[in-house]
Amino acid sequence: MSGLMQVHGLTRRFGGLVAVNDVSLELNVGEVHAVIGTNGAGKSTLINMLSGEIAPSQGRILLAGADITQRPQARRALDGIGRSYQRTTIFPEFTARENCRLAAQAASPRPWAFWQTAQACQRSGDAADAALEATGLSALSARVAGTLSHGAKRQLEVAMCLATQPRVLLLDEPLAGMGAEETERMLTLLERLKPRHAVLLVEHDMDAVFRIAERITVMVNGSVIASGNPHAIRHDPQVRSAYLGEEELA
Ligand SMILES: Nc1ncnc2c1ncn2[C@@H]1O[C@H](COP(=O)(O)OP(=O)(O)OP(=O)(O)O)[C@@H](O)[C@H]1O
Repeated sequence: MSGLMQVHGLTRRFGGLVAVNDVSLELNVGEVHAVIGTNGAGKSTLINMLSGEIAPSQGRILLAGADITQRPQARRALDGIGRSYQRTTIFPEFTARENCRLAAQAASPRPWAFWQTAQACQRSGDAADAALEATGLSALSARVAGTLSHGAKRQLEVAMCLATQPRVLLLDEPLAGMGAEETERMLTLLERLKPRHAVLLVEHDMDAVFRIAERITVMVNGSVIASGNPHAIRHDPQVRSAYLGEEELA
């Protein structure tokens, strides 16, 4: 395997429950790798292990060939792993730009070095502006985040993630609760981000997944039952019977 991020035999137990069981996958720059599965399949637990929020019980995570399994979350953010959450993590009373700037600052090597203000401020401000530009939110940068539409808030989540200048994007259900138009906007954004990022996408919207992903991994009860390109997954008999409704794939 030669992906930017490689995951080997990742397992996480919660007491007697094996939430993630011996999962291996890789993320490549230029690709969206979608992870799908029913509720409780282990998708969020997998993302949490990749971002460093929870430790694996077993297995290894490599980033550009370096073993980062033991690195804490803050260090992984510095190493270029960014993530968005199912629940929103926006500060609603701050502007869109302030939210991005704070995200950039939090991911900088010395966020506590407030005496280095001027230079650090300039850097995080530039990163915020670039992230807002990339997500098409520049026109809304001065808006108080709490007043944005649901779709714009989810885009802002991605912008906050981009402000940390990641190489790997871990996106947990970025399309949740979105209408058709907002979904289209987000998919266009993901297409734009693809060439320079390795993207892991956990998403329940199957139409979106099959449209945007180069590779799809299907999890059931913590284990991978299939992994391949959308065509292979669509026609995999085990996937059809275990997870996806026949009519959904027709
Ligand atoms: N901190 C925890 N302690 C105990 N069990 C947990 C914990 N986190 C997750 N689980 C369990 O691990 C399993 C996998 O959960 P996880 O949230 O990763 O699934 P998921 O695929 O993301 O589900 P969903 O699509 O509903 O978000 C579930 O049975 C869940 O109850």
